[in-house]
Amino acid sequence: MKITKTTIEGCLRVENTILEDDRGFFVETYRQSELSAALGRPYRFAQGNHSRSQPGVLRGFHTEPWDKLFYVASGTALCVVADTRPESPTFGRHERFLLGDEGTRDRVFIAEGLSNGFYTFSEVHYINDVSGEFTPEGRGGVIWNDPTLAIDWPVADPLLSEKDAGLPTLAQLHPDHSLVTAL
Ligand SMILES: Cc1cn([C@H]2C[C@H](O)[C@@H](COP(=O)(O)OP(=O)(O)O[C@H]3O[C@@H](C)C(=O)[C@@H](O)[C@H]3O)O2)c(=O)[nH]c1=O
Repeated sequence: MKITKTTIEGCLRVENTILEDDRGFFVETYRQSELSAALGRPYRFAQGNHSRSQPGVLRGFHTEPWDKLFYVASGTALCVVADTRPESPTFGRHERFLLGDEGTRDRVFIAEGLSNGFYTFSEVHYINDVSGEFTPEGRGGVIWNDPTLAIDWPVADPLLSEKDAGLPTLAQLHPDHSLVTAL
């Protein structure tokens, strides 16, 4: 297991060794002790989540008050992490991860306050362990095609939830930030 930093503080890639044999494969997707060591703090999960999406779905961007460790167990998804923390030196930056059957079996860790979303190229089973139990309060997000983030998504017309279609832009959330006023 190799845990590497990305260009966004608080976003880590967890690379895992795939052990294949005639039956298929086996992979450890994380070890809590190794994640804690990489983070420099004890880490515990509070809730496990699993969603299934049909092809062409986009879920996100979601900004939530808990850390997340996500994984694509089946199918292929383009997962994007965006730094939407206004006080962050990398505010506005994003990282892309192609996860699943046509991508990697990596997991991605994101700290509370970062935003993430994913687009599905096929039916996708998405597994996400989080550090806090769900409450709707404190959940937020940013519109998937935000002009400041300028993500190069594979399509212009993904299937969105009503909630995600109504998310605000970064400029609406942080109108005085120098990055959004520069646009
Ligand atoms: C996230 C969550 C949702 N729900 C409920 C709320 C709603 O009725 C239903 C579907 O919720 P959503 O539409 O927000 O689900 P979804 O769009 O799949 O939200 C997820 O998106 C991806 C990108 C993530 O990384 C996750 O952390 C989570 O934010 O499930 C829970 O009961 N517990 C939970 O932990």
